[in-house]
Parts: sequence; structure tokens; C-alpha cells
Amino acid sequence: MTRRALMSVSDKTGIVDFASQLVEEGFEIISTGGTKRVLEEAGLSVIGISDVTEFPEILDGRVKTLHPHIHAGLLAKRDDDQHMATLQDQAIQTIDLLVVNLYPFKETISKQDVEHDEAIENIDIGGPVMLRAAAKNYQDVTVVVDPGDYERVIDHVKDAQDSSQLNQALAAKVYRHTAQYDALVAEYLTNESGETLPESKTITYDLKESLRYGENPHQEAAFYANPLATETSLVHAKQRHGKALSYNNIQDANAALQIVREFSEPAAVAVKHMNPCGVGIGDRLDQAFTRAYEADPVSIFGGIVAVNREIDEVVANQLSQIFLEIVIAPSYTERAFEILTQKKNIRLLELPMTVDSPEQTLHSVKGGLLIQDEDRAPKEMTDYSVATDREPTEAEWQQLLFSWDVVKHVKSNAIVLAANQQTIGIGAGQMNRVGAAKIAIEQAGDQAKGAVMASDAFFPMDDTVEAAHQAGVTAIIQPGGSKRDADSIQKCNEYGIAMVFTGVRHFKH
Ligand SMILES: NC(=O)c1ncn([C@@H]2O[C@H](COP(=O)(O)O)[C@@H](O)[C@H]2O)c1NC=O
Repeated sequence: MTRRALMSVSDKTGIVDFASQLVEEGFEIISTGGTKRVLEEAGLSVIGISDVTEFPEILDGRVKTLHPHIHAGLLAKRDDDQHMATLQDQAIQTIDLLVVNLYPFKETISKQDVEHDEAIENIDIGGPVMLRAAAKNYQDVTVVVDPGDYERVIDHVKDAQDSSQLNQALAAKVYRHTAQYDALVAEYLTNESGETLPESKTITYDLKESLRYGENPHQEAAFYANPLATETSLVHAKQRHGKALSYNNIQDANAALQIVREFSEPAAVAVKHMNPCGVGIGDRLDQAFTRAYEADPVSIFGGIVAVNREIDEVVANQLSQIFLEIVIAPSYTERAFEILTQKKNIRLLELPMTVDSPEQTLHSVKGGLLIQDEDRAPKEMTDYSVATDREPTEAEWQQLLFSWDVVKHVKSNAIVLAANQQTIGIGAGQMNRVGAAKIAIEQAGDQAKGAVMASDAFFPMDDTVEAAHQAGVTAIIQPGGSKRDADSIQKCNEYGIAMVFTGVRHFKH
């Protein structure tokens, strides 16, 4: 019996060529309205879907292939005599090859200000039903959802190769595709209805690139992208120079990006192992970078630097003095690019530094997933209160707010010391708070005199205030809320330290 291919595609790329080759191999082609038109315009002879269903395409295309003549033709098991007898009784012909791609739902909802009705009309119904039917019956039907697969399918047809392995692989691809399609529809409608943490969550990602390895060379790894990621997301960063990013590079670049986006003034952030090792702000980027560099000239070596202004010749010269894994900037002047690309091993990324919209963060645990809102506490100081007798001076306030923006991005327990728009000591990821303070203080050395301190969470005891005073710190910012706040306040008053409570905690694990 003549083999039949049903073609119904929104993305018509390559369809004429594919159909022509199938016809040459003896296939009959069945098609829906738009696809049929394209094929016929190319001179191919096509059977209209309505000739098979004996029913018109109705409801503006909402119903065209949803018909037993199509679905029985896709689903009948060829080695089941009863199935085949039923087809014969009902005068239904088998369909051997299905070529479908779906209404562009993702592209539609990615458009700015898309109307709800337009989104709904772009939910494909008939396509996924056919795809799922053909994929279920992959032992007898080849199903193609991706124009990128036309070539390998036609090669198989031409060589009359055994297609069982290919069919199964293509069927699996179909279910991944329809699952992603439905996940995006579900996400769109869920967001519209205002639900944030529904009873089940189907998340979907596309492979962006395979990585050489994960955190360590024996770990296999890949980078996946949210299909709806906005252009400010790291997955859309343009790599203008250097070798491929590693797993650790991506994590560090992400961390650097989050921190630098805290600041509207020129800012430079150096990151190592997902913690900032130096952050500086200033009137100009070169000034900000000098501060970030001088904050910890040892740790920045081999680090990642993110800045929020165009890199010019001056900054490029500064950056090229040290070994850096990655630089991320909104843009580079031509001269800066020339200077930096003289370094073979540096990776240069370009990404708008505009503040991106908050998204939920996901963290996997064995057998589960933790989902939470991004840590975007409002920056207004409405809940801030001065807990001590002495108010911070204006200069202290500036440094306190700067250090508070930084400490939020340091692994807990976290303490940041800052002076003159620059971090001077960072204690990260310690198991007790005073331990983090001691590290920050030691790093700051003499610079701690007159500096300020930020703590990501409250002081359980007054020992951190004691350590701060010994080092010469004059003002502290922390959430407050400990049972023993009174002890810390008393100690600050004794030492003339000004202490601000923010009422907000910034744990980061
Ligand atoms: N309603 C149906 O019965 C139906 N059958 C196939 N489609 C889709 O219609 C599109 C192709 O339409 P056309 O050939 O008219 O350009 C394909 O994306 C296909 O997935 C349908 N459309 C939407 O559900």
C-alpha cells in the first residue's frame, strides 16, 4: 500500500524540500490548509485533510485534524489483525509518517504586551494530539516535530533502514516537546491567575550548551536555559572573546551580576567562589574598579569582574594588569576591546546591566526542589531604625547602606566591613557570626578604624560588637530581632557605636 505522510506545520522551514523527497520515495502527502497551500505552490500534489476526514476545517482552524480517520490512521497497530480489520471496515488508511510543529505559543507570549486572546489562540490543540498519538505508536509511525530532523529521517527513508531506534528517539523528543509546550501554557495561565506556588510545578529548560565538566572534572554537566529568559539574563550574555565558560565560571558570573546590579552609580565587583572579594563604587568606573581591586588585591587573582558601565581604555588597562577569568560589562569601547583581547585567556561577556525583574530561585535537594522568591527586599528605609543613642553621621549612613547592599550577597554567616565606598574586609560562609567578623576585621587591618560593619543576620550575642569596637568600627547595620539585642545595643552605647536595625534579614546559603 502507498505510504502516507501527514504534514501540518506552523514553521514551514524546509517543508517543501522534505515533502518533495518523500514524494520521490513514493509517499502520498496529506496536509492542512496553510501547509497544503505552500506545498501546492511548490508544485507538489497534496491530499487535503478534509478529503481524508470528509469534514471541513472549522471554527477558525480550531478543529481540522481532530478526527477518527486521522487518529485511527496514526494509532492502529499494524501487527494487530483486529486493528487492521477495523480500519478496513471503516475505510481508514494508515498514516506512516507525521510531520507537525505547533502554533508558536512561546514566541507569542514572549512578545511585549501580548493580548490574552492572542495567547489563547496560539495554544495548539490538534497538533499535540496527533504528535502524542503518533509517538505512542512509534513502532509503526515515524513522527517529526523538529525541522532539524528532516534530513536524518529522509536518509533513513532513502536507505530503507530499520527505523525502530530512530522512531523511538523521535517519539521521546515529541513527548519532551509537548511536555514543554504544555508547561509554558500552564505557566502562562498560572501567572495570569496570580498563583505562585501551585500544587505541582512542571519546569522546563532548553539545553544551551554542554559543559566540559561540572564543579569538578569527574562531574558531567550542562547549562540549560529557561525558554522565556529575558535578554538581561546571564543565559543571553554575549560572549565576545575567550574560551567557553565553565560550570564554575557561570555560577561566579551569576553572583557577580547580582551584586553589581545593586548599584546605580558606577560600580565594580570582583567575585571568587560566588562571594564578592572586592566591591567598589565611585563617580567613575576606573575609580570604582580601583576600589574593588584594592579591597583585596590577593583574592581578585583569577576572579570574575562585573561592572555596570561601559569599559573604556582606562579601565581596560587596569583590568589587563591582572589575571581575570571573566569580565562582564554592558559594553566595551573599541579600544578597550582591543586591549583586553590581547589576553588570550580572558573571557569577555556583554550584557545589559539594567535591573532585571525578580524571578523565583530554585535549589535542588536530594529528591526535591526548594523554590522561593528572589531576595529583593524593598530598598526603602521605612523599617530602618537607629537602635543606639548615637545616630550614624551622614558619611556613616552612606557606607552603611553600601555595605548592606553587599552583605546581602555574601554567603552566611556574613560580615562586611566598608569604608570610602569600598569593601575592606569580607567574612563569608562561617558557622558562627563572630568568626565571620574576625575574618573581615583581620582582612581590614588598620583600615577598620573608622569603618562600618554590616551583618546579614542579627547578633545572637554582643561578642561581634565587642570585636567591632576593638577593631575601631564606628557604625553597624544589621537586621536586629535577637532576644539579646539589648546586650548589643548597650555595648554599642558604651563604645559610642551607632547601630541601625533594618528589620530585614539576608541569609544566603
Ligand atoms: N485544530 C486542529 O485540528 C489542528 N490540527 C493541526 N493544527 C495545527 O495547525 C498548524 C498548521 O496549520 P496550517 O497547515 O493551516 O498552516 C500546525 O501547527 C498544527 O499543529 C491544528 N490547530 C490547532 O489546534
